[in-house]
Formats: sequence, C-alpha cells, structure tokens
Amino acid sequence: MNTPPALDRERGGTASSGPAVELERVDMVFTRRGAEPFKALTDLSLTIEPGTVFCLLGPNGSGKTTTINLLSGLLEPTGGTVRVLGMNPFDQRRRVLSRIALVPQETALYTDLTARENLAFHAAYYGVPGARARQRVETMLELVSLTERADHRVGTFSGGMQRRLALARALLTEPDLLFLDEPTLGVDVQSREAIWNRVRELAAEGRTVLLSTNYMEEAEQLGRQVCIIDRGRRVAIGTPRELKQQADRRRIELTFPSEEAAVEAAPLLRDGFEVAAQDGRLVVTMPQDADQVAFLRSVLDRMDGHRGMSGFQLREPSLQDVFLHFTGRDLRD
Ligand SMILES: Nc1ncnc2c1ncn2[C@@H]1O[C@H](COP(=O)(O)OP(=O)(O)OP(=O)(O)O)[C@@H](O)[C@H]1O
Repeated sequence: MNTPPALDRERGGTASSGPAVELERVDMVFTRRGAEPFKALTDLSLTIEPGTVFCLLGPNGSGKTTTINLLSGLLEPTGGTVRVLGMNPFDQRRRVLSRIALVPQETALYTDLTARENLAFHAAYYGVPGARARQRVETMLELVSLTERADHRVGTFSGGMQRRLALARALLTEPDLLFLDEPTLGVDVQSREAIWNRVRELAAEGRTVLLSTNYMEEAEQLGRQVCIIDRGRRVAIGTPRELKQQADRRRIELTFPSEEAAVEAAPLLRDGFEVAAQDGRLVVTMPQDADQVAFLRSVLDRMDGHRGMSGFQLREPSLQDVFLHFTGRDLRD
C-alpha cells in the first residue's frame, strides 16, 4: 500500500442497503512454479448482513486468512465473485480500503514507538486531521484500556496488549466494516474479554465485523452467524443455535459422587442407550428424534433404585459437536 486511501466517505459512497459482504461460489487456487496447484477455497458462498458479527470458524489451514485476503482485495479469486460494501475489492481496492479496516494475525506495530506514537502515526498516514486525530487517539487508547501504558514502547507489551493496540489502530479511522483475523489467538483472558466487549460494541454501533477464529467459544459468544469451514469448503452456516440443532448431540449427564460409582452404574444403561462414563458422570446421548421428556423419563427409570446417582443435567450440543457432526473430526485434531 503506497498511498493511503482517502477518508472521504461521500466519494466512497455505495449502495449501503445491501449486504456488507457477499461471496458467491468462490474458488481460490494458488499456483507456484514447480508445485502442484493448491485449492485453498472451493465453492465458498456466504453473505454478511450489515451491523452484525459474523464468525468464520475453522481449524488451522482451513482457508480463513485466504478469505479475509480476498475480501481486503489482497487476492483475486480464481473463480466466483466477491463483493464488499457493494464493490469488487480487487478492482476497487482504494475505495474499499477507505471503508474497511483489517487486523491481521501479524499486528505489524512499530515496536520501537510508544502506543500513542503508533496510533498518531497511523492517523496521520490515513489523513485524519490533527485535532480530530489527537482526540481519536486518546479515545481509542481509553477504549482498549491502554491509556496508562500509552507512552511505553510497544516492544515491552504482552501479546494481548499488542492485539488490543492493533484493534485500536484499526478503529481510528471509524471503518464501516472490520476484518479481524484470529484476534484473540494466544492472548491473556483479560485482553480476550476486552476484545470481545469491543467487538460487541462495534456491532451495537451498526458496524459489521468479520472475525476468523478457531475457538468455538469465541464463535458462540460473538457470532450472530457462524460459518464453519474445513479444507476450504463451507460445511455449515447459521446462528450458533441453528447449528447446534443440526448437530443432534443432545445429551443427558447423570452425576455421581465418584468415578467408581459412575462406572458401577453404567451397565444399567448399556442395553438400548448410547452411554459413556466420564469423570464421575454418565453421558447418555439422545437419539435424533427422541422426545426429550420421554427420553429423560426412560433414563431415570433405568436408574431407579441406584443409590449413587446425585443429579442430572440436560446438555445442548456445543459447536465442537457441530464440527464433529459435519466433518467427522474434532476441530482440534
Ligand atoms: N500464497 C499461497 N500459496 C500457496 N498456498 C497458500 C498460500 N496462502 C495460503 N496457502 C495455503 O492455503 C491453505 C489455507 O491457508 P489460510 O492461511 O487461509 O488458512 P487459515 O484457516 O487462516 O489457517 P491459520 O489458522 O493457520 O492461519 C493452507 O494450506 C495454506 O498453506
């Protein structure tokens, strides 16, 4: 990027009533001399509505960064169409860049400069006028709780603090659309909470956020919509709730005072139930179309008279179960 994109919203105006992002049947094949072509994305379609948080959930190497690079105009798809705020990001890169912000995995901060200097430099580069820039820098430092460390060199910051500063930098220019590539990878719990809260606020302000992650909890906490990708293909898309309904892994957990008590009770359910003993619990998986109440009753009937059982809980499927359901593998494999 040699010339900063102008921050002229009027000039960059587009039909803002449509989706913030649209990918339609996108393929991305990388070719390198002497190597077999590699298909990083296959037939990927998704739509992101404005003012929402959209999570792209997938394991390492599934194509999340490639997708973000296509949306930022850094790559041109080898098939299909990509539209960002109604524009083609590869052909209209300057206009798209004036409306979006990208927080890549590598934060690319100036480690010899202080936090405040990093932000001031970025604001100047993007042409934010002086007085406005000074005010925005202070507001952003405050927002990511780095005011007290504002005059410390960034090289002395933890990974989580650097991530927070990178997010603050991205927000200086008040983008309509943010791409966050695994924003909490390896960060401490406080920074993670701060980043999550900020992402929620961004959507509440009407901005659109695309966040890539391989943490299911993050997708569940933040995503209005979640798209699960695996090996460059979309395997499922929907709200966390819709995805979990499809996963069909509702379970009843029976609790026991000890591992031995659980193991001892397990034979009562062996016949006709899918049951596993885990850390002082028996986990009984419900068949797809089972009526919840009738199923619970039949499990408890079987356990009737078993003195050791201390309680039970109904467990909804997790996004981990969803991934397993659609791919046959664990997300962490
Ligand atoms: N320029 C490139 N040339 C060749 N292959 C590439 C290129 N960029 C990415 N890939 C390959 O495409 C696949 C998807 O990579 P990508 O970085 O998009 O995955 P990711 O889901 O973001 O993973 P991670 O969480 O590890 O960043 C990987 O197998 C990667 O090696």
